[in-house]
Amino acid sequence: MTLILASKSASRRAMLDAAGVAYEAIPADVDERAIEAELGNSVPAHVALALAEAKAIAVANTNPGHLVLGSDSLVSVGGKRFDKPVSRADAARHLREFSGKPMELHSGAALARDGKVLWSGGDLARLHVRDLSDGFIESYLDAEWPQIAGCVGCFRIEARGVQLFQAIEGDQFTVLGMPLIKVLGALRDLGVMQA
Ligand SMILES: Nc1nc2c(ncn2[C@H]2C[C@H](O)[C@@H](COP(=O)(O)OP(=O)(O)OP(=O)(O)O)O2)c(=O)[nH]1
Repeated sequence: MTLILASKSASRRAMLDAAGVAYEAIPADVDERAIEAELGNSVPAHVALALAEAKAIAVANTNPGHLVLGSDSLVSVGGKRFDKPVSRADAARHLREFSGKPMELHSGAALARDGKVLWSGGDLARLHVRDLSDGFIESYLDAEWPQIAGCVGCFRIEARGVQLFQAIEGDQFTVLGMPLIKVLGALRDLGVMQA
């Protein structure tokens, strides 16, 4: 049976396409804010994993017998979590808060079938945001809004997002939105992909 990707994310689809993974994409209908509220002050890595598992379980519940992959990414700067920007002004506010600080990008993934999580895993990337002038922020948003509206951290690393950083530590796929290398390992372990 074909793997299902429980996601509307173009970045996640692009990663699986490039890696040669066959899948069908079915967005997960989960209330991420409600799940985050239930988790309270859980550490960001745990929240990303929990959201990835919730997405995988939600789609597995309506697709019996299918293996379902869910994923989630969130950003933490100065101990504060940031979701995707809801407007250009929101993105500008985020970028001003990120300026000059280290950004932690937590990305989690989970595989589920028939209501059971069979695997989950996560990864952390650290992106060091350089000092961002107000003038740079506005010109960056002139070029990148609304394309970054669906991107946690207000950036597309493969586009002008790279201009935000003076250094990046971590796996490129984690930065793009999913710990792909760990996901591929799990798919091989589960016999979905050739070992
Ligand atoms: N193109 C691009 N997208 C990125 C980058 N970094 C993060 N993202 C995207 C991947 C995800 O679509 C999004 C993270 O938000 P979420 O984890 O909430 O996923 P989203 O709601 O987009 O989709 P999903 O919940 O999987 O249906 O940010 C990047 O550097 N480039």
